[in-house]
Amino acid sequence: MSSKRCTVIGGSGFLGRHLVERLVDRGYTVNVFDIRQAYELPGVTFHQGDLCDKQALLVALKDVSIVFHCASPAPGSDDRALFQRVNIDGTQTVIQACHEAGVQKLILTSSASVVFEGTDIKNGREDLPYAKKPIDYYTETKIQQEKLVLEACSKEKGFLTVAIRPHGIFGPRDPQLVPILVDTARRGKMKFIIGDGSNLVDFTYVENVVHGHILAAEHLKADSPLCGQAYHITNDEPVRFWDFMSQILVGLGYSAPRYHLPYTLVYGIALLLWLIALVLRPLIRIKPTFTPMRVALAGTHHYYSCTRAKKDMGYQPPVPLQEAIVRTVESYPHLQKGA
Ligand SMILES: NC(=O)C1=CN([C@@H]2O[C@H](COP(=O)(O)OP(=O)(O)OC[C@H]3O[C@@H](n4cnc5c(N)ncnc54)[C@H](OP(=O)(O)O)[C@@H]3O)[C@@H](O)[C@H]2O)C=CC1
Ligand SMILES: CC(C)=CCC[C@@H](C)[C@H]1CC[C@H]2C3=C(CC[C@]12C)[C@@]1(C)CCC(=O)C[C@@H]1CC3
Repeated sequence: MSSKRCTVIGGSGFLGRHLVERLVDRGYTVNVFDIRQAYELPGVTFHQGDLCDKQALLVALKDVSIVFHCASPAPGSDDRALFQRVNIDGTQTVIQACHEAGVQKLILTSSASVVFEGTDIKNGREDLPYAKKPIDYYTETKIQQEKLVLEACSKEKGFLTVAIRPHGIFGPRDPQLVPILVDTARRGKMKFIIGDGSNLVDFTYVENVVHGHILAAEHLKADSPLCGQAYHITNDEPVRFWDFMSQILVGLGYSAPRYHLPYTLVYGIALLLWLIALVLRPLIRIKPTFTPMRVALAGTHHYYSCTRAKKDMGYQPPVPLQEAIVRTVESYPHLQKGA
């Protein structure tokens, strides 16, 4: 079996598609397994299906040595059952299918948020404990998912696993960060800075995240330190959350936020709105812009050390932050003010 045959589960998504494109450039033969087919690419075979369906997965894993698992429901969803079914039960199914198909390596896209509880993290390393009170269902199930994948690593069985923990992925075609930001600005709600605006955060350019995944796949061997480990992959250039947001906004022709609001006040309001939405859910579905999770992300420090990835797999982010911001802004001409 060729070591360059792989399947990308979630390969139609934002990160997955960038990963597929890079793998093809590097001479890999790529299968995509996804619930939807979003594009066509020469040399890539698409398999449409739900990752909870083992029989469908087995077809996409035939004769493959590496599996990248980067499928997940969108973090903004509040559907607990969906997160449980896809991130936990589905990941168990992925592991079983890998065993049955004779796959040798599984690279999971986890998230640095598995250790985030809504309070400051400065230069956090991978040995921080998992969040005891995960901030939402997404994080809760990403923790369980990561544990399942790392515990499945077995040199004896010839099945090696590793988890990549990116943070704040952004770049061309991202359906979350820039579109949410622009939508908020267009509704006139991007006027306020939560807290004093000095909180540092990692935002990671999508190509750097892809680079981390491919390095992990290529360095994952029975005698390497990567087996069963998690790795932070970031741009390694923490930036003030509000400076980053302002640069994107100004680049697209919108005004940067100027007025400060106290963090505890905004967090309290977000919590109240979340509770009201929960109580009213049987009658009406409300999706507030200011969720407690978003306020915590916008108002605390959360940046992570990638020393372990540098040491074990020679990781260095290929695209620096400023260059990444320019490329991202240029990729959204349709979101420019007045477009
Ligand atoms: N974006 C970010 O900032 C970060 C992302 N991550 C992780 O990176 C990974 C990729 O994220 P991202 O690219 O942003 O997400 P996307 O939503 O863009 O991509 C995920 C893909 O998986 C598909 N999918 C969802 N459920 C299933 C299923 N049951 N079976 C098969 N395919 C399915 C989605 O389809 P559909 O769109 O139809 O649901 C989508 O095509 C995720 O695991 C996420 O947790 C980690 C840290 C930060
Ligand atoms: C670093 C990291 C994990 C980023 C993830 C991306 C999203 C969570 C952000 C993308 C746009 C952001 C945003 C807000 C919070 C965080 C995001 C959703 C606000 C809701 C924060 C409060 C505001 O004043 C409006 C912001 C709109 C954009």
